[in-house]
Amino acid sequence: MDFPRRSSGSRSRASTAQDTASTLSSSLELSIQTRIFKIIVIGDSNVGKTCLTFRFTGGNFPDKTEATIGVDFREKAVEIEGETIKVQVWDTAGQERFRKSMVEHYYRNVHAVVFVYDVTKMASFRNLQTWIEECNGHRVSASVPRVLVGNKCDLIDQIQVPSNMALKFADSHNMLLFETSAKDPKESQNVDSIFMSLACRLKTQKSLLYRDVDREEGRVELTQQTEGKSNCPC
Ligand SMILES: Nc1nc2c(ncn2[C@@H]2O[C@H](COP(=O)(O)OP(=O)(O)OP(=O)(O)O)[C@@H](O)[C@H]2O)c(=O)[nH]1
Repeated sequence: MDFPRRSSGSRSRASTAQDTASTLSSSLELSIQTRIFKIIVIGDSNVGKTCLTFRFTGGNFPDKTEATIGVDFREKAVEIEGETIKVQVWDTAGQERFRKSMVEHYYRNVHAVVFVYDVTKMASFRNLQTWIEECNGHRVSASVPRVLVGNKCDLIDQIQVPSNMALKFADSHNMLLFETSAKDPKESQNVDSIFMSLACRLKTQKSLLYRDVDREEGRVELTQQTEGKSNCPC
């Protein structure tokens, strides 16, 4: 008489274990699907940070922009080697008065940094050193990839920053240089390459899994993957 009950109990335990395994497996899949790379875009006011992030995430150039206050987030899901990754772009304020209270948040858990200058404004190029120092001052690890972007290349007859000078600076800081234009639709692919090159690098090198619990504060590190051979298209 007891046997069927034990048997029934045992089936129930097995099924609970199966349910748990399947829940764990689907939440792990969910975590992998929602892996997020946080990329911050830094530089002087008016260099085109907002326009570059619009071009990458929305594929267009905004008719009108206003000075960013604090931070604006834009996200784009990209597929790399069969994995869907959310590239979360933090468009930061260039004006000191609009960034003061936010700076700590910009750099927290950052995965990659994009430094932007305006090729028609030498001052924005000279100020890069200050932006790099700010970044270093916020304990951003040297292993966090950084790239340099010279924007507004469509204004050909107003260029003040020669390519060789920018290249030398990029090399000395171990950064790739992209010279581009958020405005020129023909440059759209080049703008995409800025963020895609970082996403590819992060996917193969950083290899941390995050759960999309709380975008800003509550990132939960789940596990670490081993580095594999990349066949990343970038
Ligand atoms: N010609 C040209 N103008 C651009 C380009 N990118 C941005 N602009 C213009 O430059 C101005 C500033 O662009 P934003 O993207 O708002 O600059 P920002 O760096 O985000 O400025 P803050 O929010 O103050 O830090 C706007 O008038 C844009 O239309 C570009 O590639 N070419």
